[in-house]
Amino acid sequence: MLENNREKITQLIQNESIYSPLNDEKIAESLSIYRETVTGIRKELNIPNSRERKKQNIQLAIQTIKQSNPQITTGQLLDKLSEEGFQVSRNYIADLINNTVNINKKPDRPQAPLAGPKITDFSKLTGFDGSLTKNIQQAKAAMLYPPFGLPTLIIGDSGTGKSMFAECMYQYAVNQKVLAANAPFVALNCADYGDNPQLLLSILYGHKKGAFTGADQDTEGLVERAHKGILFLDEIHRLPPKGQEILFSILDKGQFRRLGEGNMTRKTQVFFIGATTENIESSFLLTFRRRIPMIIELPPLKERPVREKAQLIYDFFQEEANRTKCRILVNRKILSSFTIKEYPGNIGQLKSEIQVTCANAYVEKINSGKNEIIIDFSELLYNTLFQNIERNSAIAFQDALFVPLNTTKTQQKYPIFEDIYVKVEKKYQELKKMNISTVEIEKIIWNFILNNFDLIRAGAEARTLPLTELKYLVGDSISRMTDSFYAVIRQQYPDLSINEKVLVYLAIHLDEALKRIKQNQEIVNPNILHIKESFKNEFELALQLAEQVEKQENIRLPEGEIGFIAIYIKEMLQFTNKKNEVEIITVCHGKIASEMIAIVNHLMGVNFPIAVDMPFNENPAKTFKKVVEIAKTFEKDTGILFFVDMGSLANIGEIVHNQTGLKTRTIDRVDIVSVMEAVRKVYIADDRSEEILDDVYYDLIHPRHLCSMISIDHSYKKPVILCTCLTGRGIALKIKELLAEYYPDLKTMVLSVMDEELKQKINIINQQYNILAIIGTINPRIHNINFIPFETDFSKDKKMLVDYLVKQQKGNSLKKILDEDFIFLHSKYKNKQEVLEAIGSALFNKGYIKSEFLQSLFTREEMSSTCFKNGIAIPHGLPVFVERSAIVFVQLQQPIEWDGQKNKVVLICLPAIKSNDVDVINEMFRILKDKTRVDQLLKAADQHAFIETLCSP
Ligand SMILES: Nc1ncnc2c1ncn2[C@@H]1O[C@H](COP(=O)(O)OP(=O)(O)OP(=O)(O)O)[C@@H](O)[C@H]1O
Repeated sequence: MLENNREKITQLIQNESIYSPLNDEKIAESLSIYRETVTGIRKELNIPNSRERKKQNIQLAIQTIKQSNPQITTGQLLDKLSEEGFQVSRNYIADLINNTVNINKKPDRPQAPLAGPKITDFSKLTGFDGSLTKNIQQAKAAMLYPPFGLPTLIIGDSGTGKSMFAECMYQYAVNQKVLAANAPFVALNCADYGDNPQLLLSILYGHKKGAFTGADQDTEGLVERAHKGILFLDEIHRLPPKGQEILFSILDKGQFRRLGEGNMTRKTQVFFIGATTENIESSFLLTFRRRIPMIIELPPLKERPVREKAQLIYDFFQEEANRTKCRILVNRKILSSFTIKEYPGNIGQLKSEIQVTCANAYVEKINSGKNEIIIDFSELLYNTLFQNIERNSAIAFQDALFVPLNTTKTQQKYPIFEDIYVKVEKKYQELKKMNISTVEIEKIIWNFILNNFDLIRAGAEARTLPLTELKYLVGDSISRMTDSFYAVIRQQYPDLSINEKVLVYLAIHLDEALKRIKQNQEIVNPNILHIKESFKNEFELALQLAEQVEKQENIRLPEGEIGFIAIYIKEMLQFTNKKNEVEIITVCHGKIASEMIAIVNHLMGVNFPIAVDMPFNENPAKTFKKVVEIAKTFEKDTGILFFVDMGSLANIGEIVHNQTGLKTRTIDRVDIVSVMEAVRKVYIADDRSEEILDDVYYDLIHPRHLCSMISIDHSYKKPVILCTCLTGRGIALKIKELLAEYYPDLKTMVLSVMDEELKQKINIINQQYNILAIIGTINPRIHNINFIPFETDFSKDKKMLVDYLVKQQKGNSLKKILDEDFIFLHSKYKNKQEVLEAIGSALFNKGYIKSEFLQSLFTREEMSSTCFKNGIAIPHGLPVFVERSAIVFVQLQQPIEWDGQKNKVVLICLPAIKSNDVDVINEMFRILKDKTRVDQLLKAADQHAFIETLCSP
């Protein structure tokens, strides 16, 4: 979920208006998450806050304006900026200019050279850490070989990236200081002069005046220009024998003669790189093969792993977005079709087809007047580009939006699934950073691996790929191997339905595994012993596949790897259609349903409960219609279990049943634990049972389960967790310690279950605190208090449950609404009118209220006094005119008269609260009634302290 939020936040920020960047609050609101989450993620990603981003945008605009008009005055600059759409004051601009280190001026002194390589070398090649690793090692060796490198021949089909590879070699040599920073890179394509070998030789080696007709002056050749640099000859097999001879003399002795020169020999020293599309065995290359020691063979596109293909496609679309400076939206079907199409012209052809596609869509963009290029699935595109390709047949992509960037290469990773290795490795590194013990890490990773397979099973990440197309993803050899392995399994388990989707994953995984083994990368599988014991049959099958791999590829798979294969096999064989037997739909007012289901999905690694949110002002009939439409998409024997929160929604099951004939059951209480319980029961239900829906339903409404339902205290008391064990001296202390680690600010208390006064003690604590839960070994069965059993550890789902309880505390909602920008301390307003106008415009300008709010505020003031006690006034307007809830506090330096009745006030509190946040008001009244607290508020040193005082328990 966090990863998801990161992406969403980055996208929102990338797409925000440069004139009014989104603040954290706005982002939080549009993603329905906490502002703190946004702030945390933003800081983690090193993204400045909205004010800073706006400042940077303005600085950039000033820079551009000043470039075309260096003498521009501040006033003119201000006009220009506001013409462009920036709303800023003259002072702000003046400040900005003063504080900006001469953006236009060149540095006075030459700058110290930056440490490390300035230009990227091989890392800009897609596949630098994958299919090109070996090639790159060869290239580095060739460039570093003393005294002046090894002559190198790059072989590969057209468009495999030979020229680009040669350029990277050059950059590498410069970075390594083998070549000077200004060393020449001289390239020539011999095929361009195929019809005129004489001309080719003269261009390459130069000629003496009169050497041939038309040679009217001495001319230097490219080999001289390439002195102390790189000479790159493309299509080298087109170099005529005479040319080859001269070239070898240069490579062997550094000597040559210009055409027509007698005895005089010239000297040049070049790094030589040749390239050719010819087959290495061809007779054209015979001489080169003998004389050129380093041969680098680039793989054709079809032999590259699918993730590299996908990355190339992403990069090329990104390049087009940068080039056209337009956002490009690409339909996922188009992305996947690009991945499975075969390209005889390799990367070059893929790139140019993407360019053509964008160019066509660009024309449409101009015609339609839209401001982004939309590349959608269309018959035309299919007929011209993807004629022989089955639609919908590739791995899962999401629609992608490419936003123009200034850089040439994007860091964006394509959002197809990642291999289990990559995931496990990432997780492993994450956990290591958290200083968790190895045993614990292994346990977590094991769970993580299993969850991952659950995801595959639930089909969260991939659509079915027909086996016939597997070869496009993993190449012929692995595809054939998987195919025959499939036949073996079929034979052994004729009655089982096999999940072919997992077979596809297995093939992709195998592809990745072989690649890793070839590159000597480690395979981490911590639970091999466990796998061998628990999945004996699967492990046997995995061994069979491993033997096949060894025979065919001559690679021995390590045991850890065979363990992974065993889990894939287990998943493949366990496949049933169980998940469609019962669907779970949660329908609630507001956004509760989607928030809750997001947590359930996250905790349980599933994706099948469906959330339907019902906005508070929506007519229930509309929601019913929505749900009926969803239900119509289910198979006819599916049962539906509804969880609803209140009111008319309780009839939803009946309505859906009447309109679709599907069997339904409705539980009219919804809480996260019951939904999780339902998910688990549906998941593990015996699919031969006809009555899964009823089994799950009655199990859930049975009183036995009621006690496990989660209870949330809606008061604002300080939260506490009670840690219990038999004596209060053993496990309870361990629980306390663990909690202190996870929640350093949370109060915990230790109690003994043997204590005869346990219940009374808990009662007393309950009056003073909000007991979030009792965690312990024995359930003391206290009515309305959650009990979380603790066995030997604090497992992931329990931790998440506590996280959830902590997050649900009411104190957080008040804190969420308060904003330091709306706390005005030591203000000098002289009368009520002034204060209300100032607060009103602050709220209005920031989009919290509609203008009618102000009217309702003043009308209310005329009706009767809004003076509260303790020198506080609480003016207020109508909630319907509130766009976003906020509370404004103004603390005055001097008391002012408020209502013509000689009531003086020194603190003004203006709630602008939407009707569904109304409980915040109750909390606010509770606080403002408390004289001691108000005194503390009046003494608060700054806005932060003010908020802390307000929210303290
Ligand atoms: N590994 C790579 N990563 C990213 N882009 C690549 C890669 N390889 C090639 N390209 C891009 O593909 C296009 C074709 O590459 P290049 O011209 O180097 O191929 P080539 O093998 O020299 O082709 P030809 O033999 O037809 O001259 C170029 O635009 C290049 O930028």
